Amino acid sequence: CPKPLFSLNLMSKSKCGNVDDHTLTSSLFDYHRFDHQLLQSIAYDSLVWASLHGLLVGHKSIQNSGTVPGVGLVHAPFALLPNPFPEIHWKQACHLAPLFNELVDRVSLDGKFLQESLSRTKKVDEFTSRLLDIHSKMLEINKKEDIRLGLHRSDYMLDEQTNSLLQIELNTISSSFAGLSSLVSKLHRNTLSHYGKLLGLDSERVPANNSVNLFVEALAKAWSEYNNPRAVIMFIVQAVERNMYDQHFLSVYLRERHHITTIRKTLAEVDQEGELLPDGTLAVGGQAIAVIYFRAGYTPADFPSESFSLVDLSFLSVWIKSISRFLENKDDIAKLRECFAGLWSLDDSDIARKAIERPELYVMKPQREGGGNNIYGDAVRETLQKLQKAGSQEDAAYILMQRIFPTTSAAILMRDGCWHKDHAISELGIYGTYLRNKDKVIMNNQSGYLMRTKVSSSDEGGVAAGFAVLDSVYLT
Ligand SMILES: Nc1ncnc2c1ncn2[C@@H]1O[C@H](COP(=O)(O)OP(=O)(O)O)[C@@H](O)[C@H]1O
Ligand SMILES: N[C@H](CCC(=O)N[C@@H](CS)C(=O)NCCC(=O)O)C(=O)O
Ligand SMILES: [Mg+2]
Repeated sequence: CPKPLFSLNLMSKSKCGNVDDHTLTSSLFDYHRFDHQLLQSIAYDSLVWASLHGLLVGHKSIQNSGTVPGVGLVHAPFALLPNPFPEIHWKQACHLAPLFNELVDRVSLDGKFLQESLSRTKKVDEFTSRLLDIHSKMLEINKKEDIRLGLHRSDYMLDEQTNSLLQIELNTISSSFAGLSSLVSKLHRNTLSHYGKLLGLDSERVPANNSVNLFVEALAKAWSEYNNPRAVIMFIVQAVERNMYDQHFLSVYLRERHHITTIRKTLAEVDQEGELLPDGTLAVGGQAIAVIYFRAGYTPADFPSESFSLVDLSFLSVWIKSISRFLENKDDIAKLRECFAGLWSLDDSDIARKAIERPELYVMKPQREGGGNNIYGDAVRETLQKLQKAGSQEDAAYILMQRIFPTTSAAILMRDGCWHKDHAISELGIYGTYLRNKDKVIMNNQSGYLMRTKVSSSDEGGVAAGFAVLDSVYLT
């Protein structure tokens, strides 16, 4: 850190420099203007709060920090103060959650639509192809899951030029940070309850974030629908998981509040220990499985072999980016369409030409999740020209998306105990929980939020990927 952090008991406003009301209001969210000592004090108190409340991850430089709980802990990267976000767009994003939940369920039920929509991609993307093969095997044996649980997160950026809320992607598998994001909102409300007067900010403008509790309730409800008290909830996880505490909040609350046992297995372990019983149910290591909660399985590295028809993959395929329109209710479609950014497949030669001319206005996306997969700027032009020269079907492995340019804000980012003033842009994720048993929709809710903030110069995003920090929202 530039200077060692220390705790400072600020009583009088004068130490922080008087700012007249007009300046304060107009630059309320220019967090860089605050007095250095005040920021030091807030940073110190925030680090203490994060440590005491479990806003933690395993540190990448410490061995075992992703396998042994309690080893190599460091606070999760977070923004010191909440990101200003217009209330009108906040409400719009929250309202869209149940609509997207419904959309995902309908698309995932239409096997023919999924197979047809991805038939070109299937030819050139090995991972998508294998998922679709497993999916078509399930269709052949007519394997249906009566009880279907969706734990989604729809991510948005607010495009500055058009002032419109545009969807970045819809995550239908491994939507992470429901655990930690609740804590960041609590941290910011706590910070503003102590320092709000000095900062001119009101803690009540940070929406309470119930994501961890609502994910726990959805998982517990799905377990009870399965109606076998001896059955467990299986978390499918990666062998090394530095974000394990985000997952442990869910499993510990399931045990403490609902007396539900959870087990953690990698797909390789399921491959070894899994057994599909004659009645179509699954046992792993001899334990009956009621609910499978994927916190892995979104990337090829997670699949050690082919034998994964054990689990319902139809939801998996829905997270593939090029599928995003599928409802009959006109009003709902209009609301969904309103948040769609430009999205094109590459066989549209006109858009390929435009993107070669102005690559900075586009993002090129493969059918992958987990961060670090997108193509930006000149690399978009180079990749498109290479694909055109090859003249193969390769282009079906990608989609082109309109690049969104959010307003930058003067943020303060906390990482490894240090704070940095940066100009940043943010991405709002809204969680959705959806539970259905046969034709009965038991739950379809907006379930909290995740705000992520990254330096505006960074193309990629992602907290686990190391680009973004966890943030919350200050409604303006
Ligand atoms: N259309 C876009 N405009 C601007 N930034 C984008 C766009 N699409 C993605 N990004 C940036 O790239 C990051 C990763 O893209 P995303 O589609 O969310 O892939 P992933 O599934 O790997 O998270 C996002 O968090 C965001 O920071
Ligand atoms: N380590 C795995 C990470 C799982 C993961 O990457 N999930 C994607 C959606 S697929 C996601 O939600 N990305 C946003 C969080 C970020 O910014 O890092 C876990 O935590 O279970
Ligand atoms: Mg993403």
